Amino acid sequence: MTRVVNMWTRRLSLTTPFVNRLIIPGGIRRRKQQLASEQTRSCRDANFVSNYLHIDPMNRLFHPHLLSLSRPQVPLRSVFESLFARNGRSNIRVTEIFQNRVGLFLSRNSLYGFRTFCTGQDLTTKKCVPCDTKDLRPMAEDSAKHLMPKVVGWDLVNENGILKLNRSLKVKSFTKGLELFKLVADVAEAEGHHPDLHLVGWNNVQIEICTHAVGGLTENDFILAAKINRLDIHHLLRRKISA
Ligand SMILES: C[C@H](O)[C@H](O)[C@H]1CNC2=NC(N)=NC(=O)C2=N1
Repeated sequence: MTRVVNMWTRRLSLTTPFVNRLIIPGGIRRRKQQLASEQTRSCRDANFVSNYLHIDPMNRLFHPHLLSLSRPQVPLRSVFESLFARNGRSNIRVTEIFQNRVGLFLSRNSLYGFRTFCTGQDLTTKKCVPCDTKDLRPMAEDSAKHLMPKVVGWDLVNENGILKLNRSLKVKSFTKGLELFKLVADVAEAEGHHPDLHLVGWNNVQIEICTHAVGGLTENDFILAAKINRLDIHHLLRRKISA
């Protein structure tokens, strides 16, 4: 197993902020047909594998001694072996994880660390993580832009260097605005992640989301926005006046 892991880690290369090529021997084609059903698991594994991996951005290759779990500090080899062991699969499994449309990006705001997001997975099926997680980092703007299609109706804004998600809604009345706040508050409390809510000029609701703990956007913010989008609030909104 160690031989397999060594061979595999030697071949991994990060040629651009996105892992764009993984050379893996063996019959990945054979596994392709199972990929969709494992998509969620792959994403969860991917989040596990790379949410806590640190890589020296100067060194473009994954080297076991450079990659370590932030908590507890264990080398890459143990990560892949635990993945293999848990999944009881060959080294192909980890390839699928990375090939399963998982975007890897180095956050510009952090010297080390990077986040994954499973672009193939519906954000409403995910759960926000506690914002006091030690190595939570704000994502880079291009990564935020990559996720915007998954939160229709929201705008990406940059307020004094802090990226935020913003949504504006016109409600029927001041009290309908407060009803909307309550519905949003229930989602936020369930996620442990909270938006900034504004009700101005009696019927203009503005919802702003960012991760205050890191001063920027994390996947939590997109999960919260996607779950707010799922709320049935049509009865609270003012009808658009057709031009
Ligand atoms: C521990 C818990 O995750 C923190 O207190 C949460 C609460 N809700 C939050 N919401 C937002 N938007 N940002 C935060 O940093 C944050 N921190």
